[in-house]
Amino acid sequence: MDAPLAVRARGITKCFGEVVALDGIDLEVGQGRIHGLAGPNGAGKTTLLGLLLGLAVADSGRLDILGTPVGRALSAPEGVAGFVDGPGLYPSLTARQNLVALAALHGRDTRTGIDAALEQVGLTDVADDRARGFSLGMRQRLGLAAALLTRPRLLVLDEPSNGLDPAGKKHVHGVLSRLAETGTAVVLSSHRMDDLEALCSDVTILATGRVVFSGPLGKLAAENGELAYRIRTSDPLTARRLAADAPGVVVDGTGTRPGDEALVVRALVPALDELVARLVRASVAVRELAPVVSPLEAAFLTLTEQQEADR
Ligand SMILES: Nc1ncnc2c1ncn2[C@@H]1O[C@H](COP(=O)(O)OP(=O)(O)OP(=O)(O)O)[C@@H](O)[C@H]1O
Repeated sequence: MDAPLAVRARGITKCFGEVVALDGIDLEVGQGRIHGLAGPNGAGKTTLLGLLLGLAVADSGRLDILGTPVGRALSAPEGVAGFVDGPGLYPSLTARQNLVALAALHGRDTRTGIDAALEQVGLTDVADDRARGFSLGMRQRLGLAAALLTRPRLLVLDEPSNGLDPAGKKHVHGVLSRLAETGTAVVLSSHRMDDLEALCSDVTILATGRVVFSGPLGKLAAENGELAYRIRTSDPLTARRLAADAPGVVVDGTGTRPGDEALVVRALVPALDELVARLVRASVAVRELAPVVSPLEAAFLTLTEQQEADR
């Protein structure tokens, strides 16, 4: 039998008084997947993550977590860990004491796993420092360590990269990727499209409580239509001439940085493929080819512009 989905949501709605925070959400997250939630402020990301963590219940719809229907009681479904709005920590306790206390809350043997969890998130050196003095990034890492202690099969994180420096981010991305490799599903929200693209296999974009896209990142690129691409070649003049003649390609200009001779073109993927073939046939080496704005960012911007226009 197939393993159950980590998350299966159908027609989930959630209102706060007059405000419709979630308006018929469908979501599927497979085990071992890292699934990103993106969307403008107020789109419903935190509300949805809260439902997965059992911090609130949906008004209607069906939510199955790790194959089990979620009931009406406010409690974290078995096998789920994480946090929204920052991890709940005891400021006067050290990092280690926080984990001991949190493990005790979960009825776990407090002696095992704590050092490993601290090590995993890179907090071993400050294990005996009080959480009060921790930066936002360190608190995020400690919250992640607390979640890891419970050995979750679904990890739910709201903006886990907030406050992390580039090294911290890389470290946390590594932890999440390794967890996913062992079968744990991760659902996280972020306003950073580059983070989502670096980390996630799938993404759901929400806008005003509705799903506007859900699926693999590659599918988003395919659905995105024409994007602007930056092409750096061994022969900028010839590349520009070939691009101007290529069907379905619009030359947008050149790079914006001083001395940058990269060509910027707007095209659908097949037209871009044909341009690359023409460049290669003309012995022009393609040294760099990347979207000026990533597919996720482009989809996100289109969506927010649409939302502004609808207001
Ligand atoms: N406890 C609450 N009481 C009243 N309204 C709420 C509550 N929680 C969320 N909302 C409203 O529900 C909508 C969705 O909010 P939510 O926090 O889920 O969005 P979000 O996508 O996480 O936003 P952000 O990116 O700003 O964190 C918003 O209009 C918000 O004002």
